[in-house]
Amino acid sequence: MKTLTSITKNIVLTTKKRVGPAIPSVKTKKKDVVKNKTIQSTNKKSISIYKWNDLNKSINKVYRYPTDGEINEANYFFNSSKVDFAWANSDPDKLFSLIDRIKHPKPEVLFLGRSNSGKSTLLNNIVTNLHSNSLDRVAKVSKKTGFTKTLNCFTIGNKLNIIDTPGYGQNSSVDQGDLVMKYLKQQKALCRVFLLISAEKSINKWDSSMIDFLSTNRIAYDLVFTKIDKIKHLDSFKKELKDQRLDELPIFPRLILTNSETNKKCLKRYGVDFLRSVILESCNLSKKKL
Ligand SMILES: Nc1nc2c(ncn2[C@@H]2O[C@H](COP(=O)(O)OP(=O)(O)OP(=O)(O)O)[C@@H](O)[C@H]2O)c(=O)[nH]1
Ligand SMILES: [Mg+2]
Repeated sequence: MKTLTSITKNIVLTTKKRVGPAIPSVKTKKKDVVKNKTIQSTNKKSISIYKWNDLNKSINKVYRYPTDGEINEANYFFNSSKVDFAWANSDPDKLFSLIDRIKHPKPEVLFLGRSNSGKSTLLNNIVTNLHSNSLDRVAKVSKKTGFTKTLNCFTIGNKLNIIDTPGYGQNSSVDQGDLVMKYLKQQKALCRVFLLISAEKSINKWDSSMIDFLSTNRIAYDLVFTKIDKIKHLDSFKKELKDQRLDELPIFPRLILTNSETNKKCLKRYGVDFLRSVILESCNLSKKKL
């Protein structure tokens, strides 16, 4: 596997048809605790949640873990908040004139990542009540790589925005890439970017150049590993993480491990409460302000 430092830094971020931080493991209210002791997965051998929790703790040592109260607060907010579709846009001129007209913009976080890394699915998992039997499908999801074509903004509880973006890499376009880059540079209300990496695929040159872009432009970001249900061997995953030498990055991001509920085969969400809590913290929405 290539290390981040070994990958050239001046990769153009927008090409046609390219080929290709901290908190769970804390106790939550009994009703919010995932019932199964393993992450139900596409693998025959599931890795226990306790092992994932241990890994989460050990890779996020530089960050303070949220307290039970913070986790409960985040779960309460996302479980009870209404989700409103705010806008979808693929035209930078129209988008920025729309944004400029908003007098009091809401704090925002944005999901970024390669096509098919699970951005839209994770957004749905974040906004779906933990006690719900079915997933809210506010963002459209597909097996087809490069499915989301526009920037899509969702307002949660009238307090904060989550932006879903078109993926970069396979089946992406120059225009989509330009739009996302412009947005990242210009949106002042943007509080944090979550860069999604499919855990089974690990970081590639495009992710790496994106990390570079975020660092260079001083945009706060964390890395979110998705699809951990696809990991068969925890030790090899740990080794791969270590080999990436993420600790050599100028600012060490949180590494958030997640698993989304997608269908009947993959029923359990993991890391959602952690991510929810980081989203609230990033948007500076403390208890008093909610
Ligand atoms: N097993 C598993 N599959 C997942 C998970 N998250 C997403 N998927 C699947 O991955 C595929 C892509 O998911 P999307 O959410 O559409 O990915 P995306 O990043 O929004 O993709 P683009 O819109 O193309 O950029 C879908 O088939 C999802 O069901 C996960 O945690 N585990
Ligand atoms: Mg999508």
